[in-house]
Amino acid sequence: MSESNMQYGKRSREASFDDRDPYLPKKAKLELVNTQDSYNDNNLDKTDSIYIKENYTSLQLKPDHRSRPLWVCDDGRIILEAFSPIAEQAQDFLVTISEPVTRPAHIHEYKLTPYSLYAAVSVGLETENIIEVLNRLSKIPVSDTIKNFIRDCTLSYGKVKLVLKHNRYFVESIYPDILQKLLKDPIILNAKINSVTNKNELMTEKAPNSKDIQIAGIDKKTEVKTEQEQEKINEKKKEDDQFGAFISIEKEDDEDEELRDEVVHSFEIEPACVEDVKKRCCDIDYPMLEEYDFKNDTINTNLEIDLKPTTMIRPYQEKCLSKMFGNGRARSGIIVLPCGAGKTLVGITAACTIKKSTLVLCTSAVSVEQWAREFKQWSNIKDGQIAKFTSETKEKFMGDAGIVISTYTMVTHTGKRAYDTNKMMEFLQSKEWGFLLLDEVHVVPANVFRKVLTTVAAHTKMGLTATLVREDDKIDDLNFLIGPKLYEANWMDLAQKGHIANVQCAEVWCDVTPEFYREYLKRSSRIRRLLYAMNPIKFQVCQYLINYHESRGDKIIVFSDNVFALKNYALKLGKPYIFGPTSQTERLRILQQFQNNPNLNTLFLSKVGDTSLDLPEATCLIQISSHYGSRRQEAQRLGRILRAKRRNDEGFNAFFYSLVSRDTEEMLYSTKRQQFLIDQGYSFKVITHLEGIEKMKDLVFSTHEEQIELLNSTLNATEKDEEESDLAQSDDVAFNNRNRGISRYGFATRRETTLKSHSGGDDMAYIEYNRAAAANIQKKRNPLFKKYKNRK
Ligand SMILES: Nc1ncnc2c1ncn2[C@@H]1O[C@H](COP(=O)(O)OP(=O)(O)OP(=O)(O)O)[C@@H](O)[C@H]1O
Repeated sequence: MSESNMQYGKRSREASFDDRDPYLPKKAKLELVNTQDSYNDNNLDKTDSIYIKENYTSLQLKPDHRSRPLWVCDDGRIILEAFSPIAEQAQDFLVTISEPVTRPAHIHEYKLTPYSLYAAVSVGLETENIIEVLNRLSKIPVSDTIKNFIRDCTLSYGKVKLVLKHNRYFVESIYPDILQKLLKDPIILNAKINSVTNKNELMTEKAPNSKDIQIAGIDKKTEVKTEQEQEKINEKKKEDDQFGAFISIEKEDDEDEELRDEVVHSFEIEPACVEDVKKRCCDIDYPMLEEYDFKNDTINTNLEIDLKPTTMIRPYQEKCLSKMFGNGRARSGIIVLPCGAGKTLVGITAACTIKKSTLVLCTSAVSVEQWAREFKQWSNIKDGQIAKFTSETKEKFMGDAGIVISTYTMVTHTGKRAYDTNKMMEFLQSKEWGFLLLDEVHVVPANVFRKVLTTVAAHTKMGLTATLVREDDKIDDLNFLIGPKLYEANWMDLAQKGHIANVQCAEVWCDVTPEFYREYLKRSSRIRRLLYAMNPIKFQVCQYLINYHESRGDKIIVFSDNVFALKNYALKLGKPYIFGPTSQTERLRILQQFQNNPNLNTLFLSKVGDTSLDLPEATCLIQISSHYGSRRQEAQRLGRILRAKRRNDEGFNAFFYSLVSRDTEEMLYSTKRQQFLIDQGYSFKVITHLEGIEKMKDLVFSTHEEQIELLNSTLNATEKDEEESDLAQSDDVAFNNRNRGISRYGFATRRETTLKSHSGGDDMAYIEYNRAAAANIQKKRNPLFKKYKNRK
């Protein structure tokens, strides 16, 4: 193991050690690493408090620990050796039962939490199986603390389902004693419809069979495998047998036989009491999972939709869908895939599987257009069956079933509505939707979701996101409003397999001119922000990088949150820009030019371009101003170049530069912003000098007079000049009000190196900058987990 990895490992442990979840079991001793076995002792920093405080001498390693890839720690952390031959299978299992914390090249860290275990049971894993597989994969025996924690968290969660069948609501479980327990509650008992003689009697039937369901685009029976593929499958099966890893999502035939023999018990409840029963079940710690038996829904008209025969979904897309449809019905939940990995097609395939009326909600009118285009590209949906509902277009589909694509704002707007908007809302509210697709769920505040869910009636909800992180406390709510996280892919894995581009990330440190810095020191925070964005040296660096990458044949997107900076940079450098007020027609025109015109290679975007923009031509991204320390925004922006068309060209790299003004608070925000990407395995280099920049032809603001003029115009900018309001901003407000100061960061190691490995050029000097995982933001618990907290 290399020195940097070694340091990374230590620091990563230290960071999460400090930040341990207060609701997890407290442990007396941290049994984590056998230092003698895994690492060279000489590399250890003897002052590291962990090694001094903790005693590892009593670790009981299993005799064959070398072939087992996990360390399961008493505080819920799980460390995975990503270089193990069975790492891929172990990863599949770990993403199902735990939260990925950080996944760099060699060592990954996961964490067991009540939410992750809730999600695990909701996709069908059982308590004792989780413990058994964990134990088999672990180098040391899993402790009783962890076993008890898993048992505690999975005892009641995921055992009771709310199923809508033939338009009647059933509370269902394979555990009759749990249903009897629920029926002891007066609220639930009152909601029960007495279709059988005895008040407490349950109905029984065979469990649904996952084989009955065919996910659109996946024809298992006719799937032809090459010799190589078959060999791989046999190899994997051998490993699965060895470790008993039932982690494979496709169940073997005999497992299906077992399922077929399983009996489910249920009782029917009054439709009007559904909300009360759901709430009551949550209160008594048996939250209900929602499932939709769409094949048996005879009341809602079927939608004639299928994937085109030419549409081939990728293996990880298939995996997400198997989690959703794994038991023959549609489960509600959240799918997490990296930007550019094709969440749209996952949503479309799910719609083609359910084949009922579908409502898609996205964050902007541009996304609405994109979703409509992609539905037509991948499926055989007819023109009259798909409708858009935005401020500019109000369409209804023909017939009884169809697809409507709209924005969160349109559906949840509370003010006065135009006549045709009202009519459209009546249409949406009058229908029973088979499927509700929620795009970019991470940006939408929980109260907006609540509004959506009370406005439209939908049987299945699917949330899509790349970054299930928020700087406020709202992520936890999504588990309960939409459903548990069903699947989360690994960014580096998809990059290695060529599904998303490899990206070189760099932070470019720009000196600040003395005049700008003098003003920076004495001004309010608003002006300070403006000054570090408008710093003339940053302007020059931006110009240099644009020239450099245009000459290499790259297509460049420059991002600026600050509209004043956006306009000034774009106008000065003679490039087009798009921001909030740019009309839809103008946006589409510029985007089309950017994609097709060889003379238009650089485009300036405000935060309206952060999400959902599909520009596969873009290969380089420069960020000149950003929204404080938002990890999510950084990742979403990176996502604009992950889908680069040229990603499979030999040796191809996309480039992501973040320009920061030296010795300003922007540097601290920048560090915080990178954390999510670092946890996904990206490393940021620091470029401290761009050689030859002073001699560049037509360098902007090269004279003192020009710089002073820029300073004056910057100081005179009003608040109105720099603001732009849109939905994407709203959820960060809470965070920024709380965290304007410096928050806690990871640790940094810096190594001098050359630029050649960065961009293939040799005219910049840089320092490698690699930070270990930092703390998760403290999360407020959902009431559901209060019981657990209180118990502790
Ligand atoms: N199975 C597939 N086969 C071929 N192309 C695909 C497939 N899945 C996705 N793509 C393409 O990958 C690109 C990215 O897809 P998409 O826009 O759905 O990404 P995304 O995950 O929604 O990203 P973001 O989070 O950034 O919005 C699109 O150009 C899409 O056509």
